Amino acid sequence: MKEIKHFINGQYVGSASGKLFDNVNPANGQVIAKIHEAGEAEVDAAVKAARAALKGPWGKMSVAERTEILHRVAAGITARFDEFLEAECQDTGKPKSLASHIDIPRGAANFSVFADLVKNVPTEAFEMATPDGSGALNYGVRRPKGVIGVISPWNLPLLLMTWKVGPALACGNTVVVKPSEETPSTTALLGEVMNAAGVPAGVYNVVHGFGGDSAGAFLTAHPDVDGITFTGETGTGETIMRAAAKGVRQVSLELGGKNAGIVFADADLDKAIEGTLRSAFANCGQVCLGTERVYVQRPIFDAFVARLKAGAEALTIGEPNDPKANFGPLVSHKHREKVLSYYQKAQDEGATIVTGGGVPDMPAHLAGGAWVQPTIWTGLPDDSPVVTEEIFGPCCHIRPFDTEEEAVELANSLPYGLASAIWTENASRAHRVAGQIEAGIVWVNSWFLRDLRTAFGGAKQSGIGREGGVHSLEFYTELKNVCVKL
Ligand SMILES: NC(=O)C1=CN([C@@H]2O[C@H](COP(=O)(O)OP(=O)(O)OC[C@H]3O[C@@H](n4cnc5c(N)ncnc54)[C@H](O)[C@@H]3O)[C@@H](O)[C@H]2O)C=CC1
Ligand SMILES: O=C(O)/C=C/C=C(\O)C(=O)O
Repeated sequence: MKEIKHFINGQYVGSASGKLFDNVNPANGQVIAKIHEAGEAEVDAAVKAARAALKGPWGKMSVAERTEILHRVAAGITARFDEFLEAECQDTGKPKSLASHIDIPRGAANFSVFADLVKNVPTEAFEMATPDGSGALNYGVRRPKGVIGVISPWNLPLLLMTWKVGPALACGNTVVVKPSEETPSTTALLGEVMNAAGVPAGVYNVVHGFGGDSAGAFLTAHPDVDGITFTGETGTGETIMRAAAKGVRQVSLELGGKNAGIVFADADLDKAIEGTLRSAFANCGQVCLGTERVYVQRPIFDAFVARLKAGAEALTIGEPNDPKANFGPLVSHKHREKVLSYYQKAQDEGATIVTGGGVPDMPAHLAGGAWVQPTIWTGLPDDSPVVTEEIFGPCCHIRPFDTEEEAVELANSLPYGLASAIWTENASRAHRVAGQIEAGIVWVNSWFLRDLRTAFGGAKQSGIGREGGVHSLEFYTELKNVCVKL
């Protein structure tokens, strides 16, 4: 059986302990590979390799040389598009139609966009007066932060890992990545692309394993890691913050959400239905930006619910290679247990199950997969856990509202603040409401429309810091002020 090894100092290496765990295809439950689990020794070797590369060839390269190499990495992903696609879809079960449009192209773009960006970002300069009249000049220079620990999740594995690695390397850092234990393959494959592109050994390192008491915890606790960037659950973010406090290391955290969609009676209903269908069900609902709470103005409530139900029931459930499929399985049976526990809770609390609420009948060869039905509820109280907690599954609760003020209050009522989508044809209302929503990202008449130059991150318990465009540079570099007395 195929083995997935760590990538340390430009080479694939196994664990000294010999510990392996299963990589499972969630579409059929079959084990597709054995993954090496890193111990402290492998994590330490990876961090040492990253430090040496920082002091060595990577640290000495000009920005032009570095960014040229990163463009070759982007081209390398594109050249091996089908291999990345296959690996991503086997790990996650997601439809190829989705991954070929989102995950893999973004994996390449995350390198090329930041390679271009770092060449064009100026720093500040201030002239100042001095008592002797000669003056002084201050100017900023950016330097790499150092060795960056990257902890990435399983929902958009290549996209979210490279969203961190791309800017980190463009800024001159070196990285040690710990991908999710559920989805190691594309992170592993990227090592081959790095070598072929001429990235010096030790710049990009990968260690596999779990979170607590495993590779994730060893990496975040390692004293020679200078900064940690993480996407995942809010509780894990808190644990990582605590680990980073030792040694006062900076963190960038993109955490959970329980995002609200607000549909006003004046919305273009076709657009609102299409967007809400995507935001609730794309990637089987496993997108941190997804809409799990939908607030619909009363005059169009019944029509909206009926049309969203029809849209959900028209989704085609199937395995990644099925060209008609636009709805795959959840990432794992463990995650399915969590999602189904909320389906049960909704039923126990007396929700109206508009559609779904269970497990679909699948053909025999897919019966071992982590399938669930797209699900819509109405009628739950605002304090139900189904309405207040991140489920991260293909489901949403729809509730009516009457006034703009009420919609804003409902949207802001939770400790999360990642993203929101507002649907209205009234431009004044769109700006007014967008300004009041407590979230890092607000879409108007759209969802998941991404310009990589923009700030991306969460408010409240949905994260700390922003990445994207120049904001990534804020995290991945140290801005130093040089003050020259003239
Ligand atoms: N993009 C997002 O916002 C994501 C949110 N989630 C949410 O989190 C829930 C649980 O999923 P998990 O995979 O368990 O998410 P998680 O947040 O525990 O895992 C994400 C990453 O963090 C690592 N990790 C976990 N504990 C760690 C620790 N103590 N130190 C260092 N690294 C650690 C994991 O190995 C993985 O690489 C999901 O049901 C979903 O609600 C999960 C994945 C992505
Ligand atoms: O477009 C992006 O950079 C990120 C999208 C999605 C997530 O961050 C997520 O689902 O975690």
